[in-house]
Amino acid sequence: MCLEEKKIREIMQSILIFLFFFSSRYLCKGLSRELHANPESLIYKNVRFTLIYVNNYRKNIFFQKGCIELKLQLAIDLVKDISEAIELVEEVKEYIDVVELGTPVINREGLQVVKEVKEAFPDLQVLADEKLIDATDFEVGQAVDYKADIITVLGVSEDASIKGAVEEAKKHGKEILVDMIAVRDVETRAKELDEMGADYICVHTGYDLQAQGKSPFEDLKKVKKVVKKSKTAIAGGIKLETLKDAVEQKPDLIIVGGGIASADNPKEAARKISEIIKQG
Ligand SMILES: O=C(CO)[C@H](O)[C@H](O)COP(=O)(O)O
Repeated sequence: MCLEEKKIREIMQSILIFLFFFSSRYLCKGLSRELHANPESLIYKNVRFTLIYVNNYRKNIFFQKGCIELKLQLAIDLVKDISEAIELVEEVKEYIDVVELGTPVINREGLQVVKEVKEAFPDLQVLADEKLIDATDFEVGQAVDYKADIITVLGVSEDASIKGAVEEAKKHGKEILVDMIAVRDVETRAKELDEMGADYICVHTGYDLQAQGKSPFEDLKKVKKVVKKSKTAIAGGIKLETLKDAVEQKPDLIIVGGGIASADNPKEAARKISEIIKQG
């Protein structure tokens, strides 16, 4: 096949694939809740197909197939010390994928709590919810020294801080979750964070806005519409009763704090939540 023919073939393939992605966006609305798509990425029955860019050109191979595993993260915020945190994880460990050491716990106990929980549960991923905003490369390095697998940085941070955190985490094979708490224009910022290489973009309604009756579900829709590479996460008052609203949108990570930790029976709450999440 001559060079011109090859080029024409590539262009035709690109057009076809673009049309497929473009139309799937509309199809998914009408046909099935199981199909979620945007022009670059399509999710069908927990399998993600991603349009691959090489040097900004769509190439011959258009799809990369990868299974999406919806993960459950337990946020530990209100325990009184490290041993209480470890007891709680022990109770629910079979139902969770990630343990979050929440900001209040880290503020009181320091990064030592991250290290002790990781040592006690080496098979779980451990997230340090430090909500970093400055000197992020240094801070991420420190958290990695204390065995954190994922570190949180605020979405309202300067771009330089986001990039510094992402770069430092990558050096160590760790991940950055960007917390969108207090971000006003979620859609625009999510697009930027996606381009800057954030591993997770997490929509989050904090305690102060939860108290005003707000929830993070609408923000997740906005973020899912624009992200191409980053994984998505959701946090903020998610409980058994509201879990469905999160699961339906197929984020990569669902974060539950009080919905498990403050339940009458945390183990049973974690079991039921995990069951619904695994069913997708
Ligand atoms: O980061 C947090 C608060 O800033 C919490 O960890 C997060 O909101 C999850 O907890 P909950 O499910 O109880 O809202």
